[in-house]
Parts: sequence; C-alpha cells; structure tokens
Amino acid sequence: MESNERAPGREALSGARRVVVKIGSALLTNDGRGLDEAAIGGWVDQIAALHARGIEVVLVSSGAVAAGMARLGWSVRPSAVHELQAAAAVGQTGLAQCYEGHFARHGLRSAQILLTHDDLSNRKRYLNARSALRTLVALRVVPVINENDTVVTDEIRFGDNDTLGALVANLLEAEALVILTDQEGLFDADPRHSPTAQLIHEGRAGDPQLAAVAGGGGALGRGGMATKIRAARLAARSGAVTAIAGGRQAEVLTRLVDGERLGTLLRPEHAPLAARKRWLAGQLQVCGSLTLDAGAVSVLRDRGSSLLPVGVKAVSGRFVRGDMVVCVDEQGERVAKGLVNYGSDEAARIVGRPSHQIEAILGYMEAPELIHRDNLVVI
Ligand SMILES: Nc1ncnc2c1ncn2[C@@H]1O[C@H](COP(=O)(O)OP(=O)(O)O)[C@@H](O)[C@H]1O
Ligand SMILES: N[C@@H](CCC(=O)OP(=O)(O)O)C(=O)O
Repeated sequence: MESNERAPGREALSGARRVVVKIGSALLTNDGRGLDEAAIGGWVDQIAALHARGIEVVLVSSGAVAAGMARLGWSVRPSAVHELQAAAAVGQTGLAQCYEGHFARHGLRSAQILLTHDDLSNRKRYLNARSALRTLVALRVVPVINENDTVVTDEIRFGDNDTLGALVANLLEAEALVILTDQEGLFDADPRHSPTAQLIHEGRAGDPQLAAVAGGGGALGRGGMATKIRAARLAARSGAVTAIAGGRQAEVLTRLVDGERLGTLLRPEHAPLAARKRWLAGQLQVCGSLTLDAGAVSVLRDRGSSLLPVGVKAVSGRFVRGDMVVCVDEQGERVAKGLVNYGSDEAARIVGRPSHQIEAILGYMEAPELIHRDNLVVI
C-alpha cells in the first residue's frame, strides 16, 4: 500500500477528538546540544493545525534534562540524582518558554503541568489533576506535561515519558496516544543493530510477541521501544489506540490523523468503555454507600448518565473525594459503584439538591455531579 493512502483500520486515529502526543528526548534535543527549537516549532505548527480542526491535543514533552545540561554547559548526562534534578529544573524553564513562544505564533496558549507518579496513583490528586487538565483543554489551552523530575526519587519515578503519556491518555480518556520518536515506528528488531529490520505497521496492544522485539533506548532517550509497547498496553486500558511514529517525518501528526498508514498502530483489544469500567469495577475498595431515588436508578441504568446530588436520598459511611462508593436503590439493591467528587460530609449536605445550589451550600463547587459517568460503573 502506498504510504499516502487512507489506510483501512486507521479510523481509530483519524476519528480521534482528543489526542495525547508524546515527544521523546531522542527527538527534542539537538544531538545533546540543547533543544532543537526549529523541530519543536514544526511539531507545534502541526498541533496548531489539529487544534484548528477541533482536535484537543495534550502534549507530553521530555527534554528538560537535556535542555538543562546544555544551559549548564554539561556535555555528559550526569548520573547523580541531585545533578539530574538540577539540570531538569534549569531545563524545564527553557522547554516551557520554547513551547510558549511557538504556540503564541498561532495565537494559542500553553500551560506547564509537572506530574509525579504519586499524583496519579493517589485518587484525590488524580481527580484534581484530571479536573485541572480538563479545564485547560476546555479553555483551548495546550497542556505541556512532563515528569516533575526535580522532586521525584528513583522509587516513585516514571523514568520514561512513554508511561506518563499512557497514564495521561487514561486520565483524560483520550482516544489516541501518539508517541513520536527517532525511528519510524516499531520494527521487528532494533534498527540500530539490524539494518534489515522491517517496520510493523499494525498490532494488538498487549500482544506478548511485541515485547520480544522491542529493545532499549538510545543515548538520549530513556525507555526505548520496550516502554512504548508497555505504554500502548496501559493506554489500551482506557480504550486508547497508540501510534508510534517518526517525529522527523514531514507533517507526521497531521498525516496520522488523516488516516495515513505511518508508523506502528497498536489497537486496544477491548471497547473503550468496557475497559475503563472493568478497571473501575475490579480495582477499588468501597468506602460508603449512596441511596438513589427511582429516577436516578433509571438514568444510570438506561442512559449511562452521571449521578447528580438531586437523585440521592441518603449517604452512609465515611469517605473522601475520590473514594469508591456503592449506589443502591431504595430497596437496598446494588445499582452501581463509582468514585465520588465529594466527601461524605459534603455529600450529606448536598443530596436531594439541584447542582446549581452546591456552591451556595458548600461555599465551592468541585463538580456539578456527585459521580461523573466516566467514574461510574453499573453493576
Ligand atoms: N524494535 C525496535 N524498533 C524500533 N526501535 C527500537 C526497537 N528496539 C529498540 N529500539 C530503539 O528505541 C529507540 C527509541 O527509544 P528512546 O531512545 O527511548 O527514544 P525517546 O526519547 O523518543 O523515547 C530507537 O532509537 C531505537 O534504537
Ligand atoms: N522527564 C525527562 C524525560 C525522560 C525521558 O527522556 O523520557 P523519554 O523521552 O521517554 O525517553 C526530561 O524531561 O528530561
């Protein structure tokens, strides 16, 4: 097939409305001499083009350590953690400035978000990060995310940004994760060592055979293909398709979104909602319960709606925002479970009341729903 054809099976990518784009260290740096500002400008141009089509783009960008090393005049990547942290702190400023300047050429704003593993494994911080990111996206701002390298320690480090990209795709329920790197995609062997290696065009995220061909990273990158394959598996948990493609290919982002057969496409094996709901259903302990009126039971079961406070009659148990609670009908039969947006004390004060009164009752409003439908599984 010619590479500029619209390829069957690429619809998942061409139909995506929200995309997480991860740009790796191997691409961002100018042979270790700081940031490749011209190349960054080119990706920003493409992201702006996607934006203009109404596609929401969230960027996960590496490059802080490499940029910091250049600014500090270091030619060799340090191994001491405190030096890496210092380099990241110096470099992250340059990275943010570079994106801000390029997005401004298109009349777009960017926002810096630095995350740690803890932020996404702690449910409360996870929900907070998600609210902030959703708000930025709704404001048509492009979030530029990196690991908060200056505060993380080895035990709690993502290390590579492929994993971070996948978790952000999960967090925002993006339809696609696009990983741009210095190779054209996943080959059946590491092309640095096997010049005859063939590009794998499509595959199943989670296929164990992929891990067998994926090797480690180059001098500048961290995880290599191994972490990209793992990222595809993680992204698939929330139904996202993953594309691994060459960031130096002309117009790579726009061509991918146009459905062109570029790079490697790894598809989730399960439907998005089902994957997400399975995660919710399987993972978390229940901390309390909400008794729903008949109307709320029916909209949850029949329409997959969010649970609003107005449909709740009673609250029991002690829970905080982000905890899992079970929803029961007035006969005590289990209807659903999900992650609450309000702790038990606040929930008790707002149940039975319309959402527009929440702010007047509590003095603030986290969200109009008690449980957002993305965080709710009917059982
Ligand atoms: N099977 C493979 N196909 C393609 N690249 C591979 C494979 N196995 C290992 N690699 C290596 O992975 C590198 C990309 O990963 P990495 O250096 O971590 O980059 P990034 O900073 O973009 O994440 C490539 O330069 C390549 O040498
Ligand atoms: N957070 C680090 C990036 C880590 C890294 O290089 O990851 P990757 O681009 O996946 O190889 C930085 O900004 O330097």
